[in-house]
Amino acid sequence: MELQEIRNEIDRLDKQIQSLFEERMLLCQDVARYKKAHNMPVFQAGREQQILDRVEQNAKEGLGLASRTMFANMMSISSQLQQKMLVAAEDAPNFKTPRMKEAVRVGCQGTVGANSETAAQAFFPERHIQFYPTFEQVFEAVESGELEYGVLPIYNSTSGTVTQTVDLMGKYSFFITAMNQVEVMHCLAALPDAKMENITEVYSHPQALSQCSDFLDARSLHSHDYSNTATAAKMVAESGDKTIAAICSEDCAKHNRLQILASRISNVVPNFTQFICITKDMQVAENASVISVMLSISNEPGSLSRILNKFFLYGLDMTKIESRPIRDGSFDVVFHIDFKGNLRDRSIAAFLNDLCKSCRDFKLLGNAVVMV
Ligand SMILES: O=C(O)C(=O)C[C@]1(C(=O)O)C=C[C@@H](O)C=C1
Repeated sequence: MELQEIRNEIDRLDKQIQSLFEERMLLCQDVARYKKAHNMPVFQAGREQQILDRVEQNAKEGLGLASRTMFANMMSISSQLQQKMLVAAEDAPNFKTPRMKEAVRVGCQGTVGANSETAAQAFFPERHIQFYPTFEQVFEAVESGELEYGVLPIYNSTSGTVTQTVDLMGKYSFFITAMNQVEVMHCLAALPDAKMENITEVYSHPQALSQCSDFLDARSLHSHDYSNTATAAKMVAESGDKTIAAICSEDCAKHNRLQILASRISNVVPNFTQFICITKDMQVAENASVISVMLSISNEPGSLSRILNKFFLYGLDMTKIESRPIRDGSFDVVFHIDFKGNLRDRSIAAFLNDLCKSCRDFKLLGNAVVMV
């Protein structure tokens, strides 16, 4: 057969497939009406399994998996249409809005001069910021209600995810209401009479050390982890030791009366850190635009592709996907995903309803307003 003849044949079959597909989708809408009347969930794992097994069994040789995949996708599409139908009939979701302007008990990790303080001041201008020694204590303070809002770093444009924050997200109950970003301008700071050639040891937060690794390696400086940039600067200021230096912001160096031996020493300039503002209960601003979720899926072929396909089916713009170890000794991971949207939007509600059913574990982390 000539190519054109084969293509004509494909076109003829496509017409039939499209018409059958649309007929099937109309039936699925009838199913959705039935489910609504009988208060049944859209997703029916048993029924899907039955269809997929049958399709694979009946397939021509070598086409079992291909047929199974096509039907799995078709059922994802039908679930999406049903979800949208059901949610469209419901009242628009109602949420509390954030009250950041009136908040008094706000806090972050670190001390005066830390980048977290700059971020917290940007969220809460002229408010007293309460400091905590660790990220975990900030989560604890928000969960217990000691803080109305807590501010934590989450992502750096040079070194990526702040894993200490992200790895605590499964453990605490909180909701991300806002995000902002701070330009991190690292400098090398030492005692006023110290000399660059005598410096051998450098102290800072591990994230800051990794962001300045080129500078440190080129000068064979030994790096030492410290709880944060501001406490490292304070320790250098109080040490009396002219062979040590800290990596911190220029403001922090000045605050501790340190001498700046080198400015803007990050591997990549400019260098930004993104911060999140968390609260205990669900608060969604009218203009919140980034939704964050955390989920795990079963370890079987196609499970991740099914999740990703849902974003495509609902027309959603995924802005971040990252995996982190579950940390139970296995090699299983949890996915952190950000996408654009507002929880008040009914199609987002439909999407989340649909998405969580396909996950082993699912947690909605927040819906943030992006403040720049
Ligand atoms: O049979 C149902 O309950 C349907 O909603 C139809 C259908 C399908 O497309 O075949 C869709 C979603 C369910 O998870 C199972 C099957």
